[in-house]
Amino acid sequence: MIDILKVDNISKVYNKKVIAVDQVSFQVKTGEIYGLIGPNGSGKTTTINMITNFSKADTGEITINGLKGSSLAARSQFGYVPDELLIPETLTGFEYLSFMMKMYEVDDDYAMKELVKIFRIEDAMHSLIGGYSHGMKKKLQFIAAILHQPKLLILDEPFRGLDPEAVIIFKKLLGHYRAKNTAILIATHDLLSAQSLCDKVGIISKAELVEDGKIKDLLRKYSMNQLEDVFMAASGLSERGIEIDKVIGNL
Ligand SMILES: Nc1ncnc2c1ncn2[C@@H]1O[C@H](COP(=O)(O)OP(=O)(O)OP(=O)(O)O)[C@@H](O)[C@H]1O
Repeated sequence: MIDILKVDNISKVYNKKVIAVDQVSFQVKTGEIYGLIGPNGSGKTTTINMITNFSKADTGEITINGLKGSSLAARSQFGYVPDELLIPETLTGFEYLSFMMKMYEVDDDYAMKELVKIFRIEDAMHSLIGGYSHGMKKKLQFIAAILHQPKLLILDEPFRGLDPEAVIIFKKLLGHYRAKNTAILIATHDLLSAQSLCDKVGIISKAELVEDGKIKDLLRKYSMNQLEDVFMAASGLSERGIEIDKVIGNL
């Protein structure tokens, strides 16, 4: 297994005062699903934005499949499904996917046609994206992200807004692409899914990566059975959890 994504000591400060990401380093290898988990505002999306080059890191280096993260060549190495779905609402789903195929120079439309059917959005393919639900847009963006068979797949909150069948299909597809040696990075608050799906997790708390490792090793380290409990302990939230239980008990 080789490192497809290498994140080395990246930092980001907003407006010279908000430290959003502080010297974060981790790697995602071929055939590995890496979950980036952390409380609201801990720095997950900022980290992903630096990897996808939407935002420039103040310090550190990012390498994607051996290429400098900020290079144009690195862009074709990954597929990205953001949480905030920024897709052109004035195109139809078919026009959007056809455009993405042209952009990535993909000639074979088999995957596009079959995934549209699997996700049950074929009836909407000739309607404007502006009329799609959040889940339909996410399905469309997922298809667009994997059309060119990227080495690295990056998903920010992939399961949010999806119906249960779509979540099951997403997970199957992620397992399929992992088996085909794709490196997969997921940022999620869904810790049950992260525990069942990911090989490794990074726990980010207050801009710092406080844990990074295989889930089974982290469960052993904290003597816990659930990733949720490791997350609470590593993020320094366990005591607060006890306080919250007390408050709820008194309601
Ligand atoms: N464009 C911005 N300008 C100023 N501050 C920002 C900006 N984007 C994010 N931040 C701040 O950076 C910190 C990290 O935010 P980020 O969105 O990366 O967190 P997150 O872990 O993705 O949160 P969530 O789980 O709520 O999506 C927060 O304090 C946030 O307020």
